[in-house]
Amino acid sequence: MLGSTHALDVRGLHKVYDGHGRSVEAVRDLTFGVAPGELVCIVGPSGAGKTTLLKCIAGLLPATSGEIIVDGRRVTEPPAGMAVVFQEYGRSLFPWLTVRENVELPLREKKVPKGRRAELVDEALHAVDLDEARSAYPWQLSGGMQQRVAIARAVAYEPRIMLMDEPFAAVDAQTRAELEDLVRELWRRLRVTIVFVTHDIDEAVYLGGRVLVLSASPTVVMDDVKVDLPDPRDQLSTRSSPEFARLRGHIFGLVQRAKGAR
Ligand SMILES: Nc1ncnc2c1ncn2[C@@H]1O[C@H](COP(=O)(O)OP(=O)(O)OP(=O)(O)O)[C@@H](O)[C@H]1O
Repeated sequence: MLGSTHALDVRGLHKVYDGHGRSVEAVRDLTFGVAPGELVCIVGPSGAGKTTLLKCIAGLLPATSGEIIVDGRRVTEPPAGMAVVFQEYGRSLFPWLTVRENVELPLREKKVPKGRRAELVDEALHAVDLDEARSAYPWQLSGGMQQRVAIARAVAYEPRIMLMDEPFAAVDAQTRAELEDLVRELWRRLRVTIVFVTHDIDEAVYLGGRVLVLSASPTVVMDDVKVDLPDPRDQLSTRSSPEFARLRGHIFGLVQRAKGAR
């Protein structure tokens, strides 16, 4: 175990993609920590390396240099207590498995006993309001419902840390607002640490307790913005508060500067 009070530590992360005679420095030098139970959003211009960062944290991609520590252990493979939700719910769910089977699959791999598996699946589907859809196949559901299945699958796994990579980019605005509130509610209830990547500055401010703003590639942390908006948050009153407007203005300015510097 490496000494840290953080659930996640990214230390001097540097990532260069090499291949086909081409070398791309995606991440120059990222250092930040996330405390247990924090909900941290990450924004930055397109191509800033947000997905690269999440893949390194998830142990799916090796760092060129620097290190990532999750729960006191250096990441060299996918960490045990981690779940990931990607944007492409269509591709992350298995079409030949029912909703219930999709949610259950990682629990089988985790060797959770059958009775407990059924409990966890039921609880997770209930939490995302999909009790009725348990026997359906993913392709029979709307995009928003499929993304709720992906969230249920992550939640059922009882992760200590959840990574979310633009999970709502492909759903309509109304569904997106509902899913944002669902994530806040699950986060408050389960006390899970969440790292949430989004293009959407308003979404980052609405969801996060902190927003990390990344520069354009090669990437560094431009700013680490504390979001002191009261809890519980509400789509109408929170988003129309002066503090919300101030934060989004500040972060918008930073992202514009990052784009300009590219
Ligand atoms: N497999 C790869 N091989 C080579 N270069 C890559 C690879 N994956 C990403 N890159 C490059 O690394 C940089 C960062 O990409 P990444 O997808 O991490 O950014 P992002 O911030 O998630 O982008 P977006 O916001 O558009 O989704 C980009 O310049 C991209 O072209």
